[in-house]
Amino acid sequence: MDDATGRRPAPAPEPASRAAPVDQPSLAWVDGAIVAVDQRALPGETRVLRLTSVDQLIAAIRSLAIRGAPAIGLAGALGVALSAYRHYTDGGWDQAAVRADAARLVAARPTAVNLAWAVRRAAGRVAAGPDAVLAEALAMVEEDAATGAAAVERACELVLARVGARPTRLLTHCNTGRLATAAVGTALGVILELGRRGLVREVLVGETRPLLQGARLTAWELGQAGIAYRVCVDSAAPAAMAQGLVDCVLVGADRIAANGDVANKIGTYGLATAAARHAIPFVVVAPESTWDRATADGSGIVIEERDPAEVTAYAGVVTAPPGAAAYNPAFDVTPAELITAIVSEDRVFVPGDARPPAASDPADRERAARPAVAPTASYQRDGAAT
Ligand SMILES: CSC[C@H]1O[C@H](OP(=O)(O)O)[C@H](O)[C@@H]1O
Repeated sequence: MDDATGRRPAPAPEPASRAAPVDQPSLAWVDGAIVAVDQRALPGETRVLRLTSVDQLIAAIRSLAIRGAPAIGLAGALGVALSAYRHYTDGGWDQAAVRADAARLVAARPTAVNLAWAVRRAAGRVAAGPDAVLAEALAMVEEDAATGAAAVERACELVLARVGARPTRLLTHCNTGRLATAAVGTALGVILELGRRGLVREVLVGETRPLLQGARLTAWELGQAGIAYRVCVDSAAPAAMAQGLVDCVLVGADRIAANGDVANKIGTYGLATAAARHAIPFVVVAPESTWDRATADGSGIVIEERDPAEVTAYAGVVTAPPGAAAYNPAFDVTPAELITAIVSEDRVFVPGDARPPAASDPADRERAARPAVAPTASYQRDGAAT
């Protein structure tokens, strides 16, 4: 995608990278740079990237080196701070350049509303200078950790109420743990907490084609926690439900429309359909910042289309015939009526029980003022959604 001036940006210089301890935070601000776990390298290698430019950060978000709706939001906010310090010199302060960088960060991945919300919140402090922008971004990192813990607690209560306080068989999709957030995770955070209480009999982990966030990342986090799990191909999940192997499905979200329709990793809609068929609770866990009340329902959510090569090859091995075309949406939309409950740090939203929660904070009011976005995004070969 060309930048704000219409020029195609020069490729970002490769960021520095180094090995890191297993419990390395997914994201941090260290000595004027963003230090992030490179999620593409897991589980084989725990490697961190040191990102010093907005271009490097955009490349990391688009390649899913940094991924997970809350995590990319926090990365975007820290990216505004990177830009602010870059454009703050003794000679003056180019706020317009920072705002242009913020717009490029928002466009890096279109579906997760957390990215747009967090970048806009950080950019709202630009006039106060780089230190204020960084302080706002770091405040969001702290808030994510606190809200994550509150949502996990609330969701544990709901799951135990639904399935009983006994060791439970859970199914989850993609990765929604500490790697995808600042600290606690969302759906996987719930699973890890239930595991700490001895209430997980087994977790079925959908591998999550094509980038295998489940098989690579969720399995890695569950293994570290000593929780029993099995990886399964995505298409085996409905059969597992039919076999009685699943008591509850727990997933995250990238954007929740005002009526409770949920955009999440591709494959989520099929899981919800199968769960409804087998009367299995289907629970979404996501922070309030994932709600987008400016978008009335799922038809207004932009679905990121990614490179077909992610489907026709893996890890450099071509699996489809040369030139094969592929359909590669990164997300799908699950209608609210298929969802048992959506749990955040503030509330449990049960579709059909009540009107969507009213916009309660400035971010919601700001979003409510924006027109809904186009319902789809088309894919360009350079990895940019248009
Ligand atoms: C708490 S992560 C939320 C959400 O983000 C993931 O998408 P991606 O791996 O493409 O960044 C996935 O949809 C998770 O459920």
